[in-house]
Amino acid sequence: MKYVIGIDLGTSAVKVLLVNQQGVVCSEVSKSYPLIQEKSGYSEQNPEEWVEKTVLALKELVDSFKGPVENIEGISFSGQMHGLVLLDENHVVLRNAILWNDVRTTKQCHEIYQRVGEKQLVEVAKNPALEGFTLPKILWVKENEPTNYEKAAIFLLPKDYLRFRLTGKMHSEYSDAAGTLLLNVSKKQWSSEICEAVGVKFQLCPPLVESHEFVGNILAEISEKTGLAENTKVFAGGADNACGAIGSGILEDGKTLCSIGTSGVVLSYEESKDREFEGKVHYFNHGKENAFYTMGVTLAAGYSLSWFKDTFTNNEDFTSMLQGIEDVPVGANGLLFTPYLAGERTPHADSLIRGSFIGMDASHQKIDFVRAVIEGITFSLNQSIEIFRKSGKHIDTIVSIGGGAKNDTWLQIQADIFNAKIQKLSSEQGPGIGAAMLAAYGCGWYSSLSECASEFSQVVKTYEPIESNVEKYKELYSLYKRVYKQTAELTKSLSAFRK
Ligand SMILES: Nc1ncnc2c1ncn2[C@@H]1O[C@H](COP(=O)(O)OP(=O)(O)O)[C@@H](O)[C@H]1O
Ligand SMILES: O=C(CO)[C@@H](O)[C@H](O)COP(=O)(O)O
Repeated sequence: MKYVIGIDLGTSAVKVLLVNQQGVVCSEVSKSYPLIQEKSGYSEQNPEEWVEKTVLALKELVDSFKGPVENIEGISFSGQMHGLVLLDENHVVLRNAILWNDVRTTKQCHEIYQRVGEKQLVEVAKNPALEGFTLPKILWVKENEPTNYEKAAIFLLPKDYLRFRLTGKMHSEYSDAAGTLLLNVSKKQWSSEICEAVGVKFQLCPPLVESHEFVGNILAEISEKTGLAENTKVFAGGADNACGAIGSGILEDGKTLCSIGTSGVVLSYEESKDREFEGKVHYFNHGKENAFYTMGVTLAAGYSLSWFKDTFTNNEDFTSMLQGIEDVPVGANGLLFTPYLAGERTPHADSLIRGSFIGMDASHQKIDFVRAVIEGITFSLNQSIEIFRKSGKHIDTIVSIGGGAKNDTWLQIQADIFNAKIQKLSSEQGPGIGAAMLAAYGCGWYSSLSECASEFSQVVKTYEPIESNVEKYKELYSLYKRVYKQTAELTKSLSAFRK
């Protein structure tokens, strides 16, 4: 039996999956790392930690593997998107990576609009200038850390840096490059026009390949540290949301995905590169060749729940903290939560908005707050679904993945708030499975990603919307939507008091 490894470089942890030729996850290892948050709105990680934790995870996986290690034929990657890793001419990292959920770059976003023009930007890069994307981060470094910018010879995205450290080869691929704002999304080329307009050195952009493309073998040093065979083939991989889509079989029109990791996304497959969403949702290249996807993003989805856990419980784990949420009625006994802990992207591109609990009552207990957080995250994701439905998409079934898909009650809440059937897969690790599928397809095990998906991606349970809950949630959702407007000015005024 042959195997492949999918490495998902997430925001909370790296997750490494060993998958066999029948698509069965034979083992998985996860190693977490922290966010570095020096100031409100800042979010960084040390790239060295990604490499160390991945090597440790691979070693653990290989140590427990019973069989000839040469049978592990290929590896591929899925990674948190948009993060900026700047390297000097000797390929040494110049500063911590600035991550997708870092919103310090509002000024740079305005500059991009001024210099490129909003219409031109959306025409070429297909997306608006959002704080989380890579280009505003490069401009922030240029303005605030000119020495680092001067020394910079190339930039890489998080999983591309990890792959470089495992292979010694430097590439980007289209699905992640699309999240930089520097890619001409339909032409699949770095945009020299955008680089010129904003004054970014074009040579900073790495060579581009397809997600399933073979890029090299692992380095001897990595083979020694992990126990993997030196001839293990490495394939480029994709952005975590593109890989989540591949791993969930979102490979044709009409398919929709909800992924609740640190962020939360609602994603829809697009065959065409010419649909008009006026920048309301993200429009990126898929990990499937010449396909696209659109998506709405809640910045602090799973992060809101982990923030609540870390702040208000005594080292509880998610399973025990969520115990009993099924007994709290719809609406958390009159408590509403908005998940704007780090600003928001969809539908309110606003880096200054912050979250709130509305309706706190002396009778509320911790479990009401937990349910309110989960409902608030799901209402926020429903705003992306609403945009898609208004654009004419028919959404009656949604595949749900990510850490949030581990909890049955939350999956039922998704069915009730989205008013759609929710499908749970055999593994909630969609991005890691997608990465493994890119390796399997790259190794030539299947003639297409769709053929591979029919083997690797199995629906194990479907949650049907419960009519009486759907009605109650419709009412609560319209209240939820009013909270943004009513708190935007207030929370903005508080920004002067933040760290
Ligand atoms: N047992 C659980 N039940 C519900 N949600 C969970 C559970 N375990 C983790 N989560 C949620 O999943 C999130 C992590 O999801 P994951 O997909 O691993 O994220 P990432 O890819 O960003 O590292 C956590 O922040 C938490 O909100
Ligand atoms: O910024 C985005 C998408 O545009 C995020 O979805 C990141 O890609 C991080 O993903 P997770 O770690 O939450 O999976």
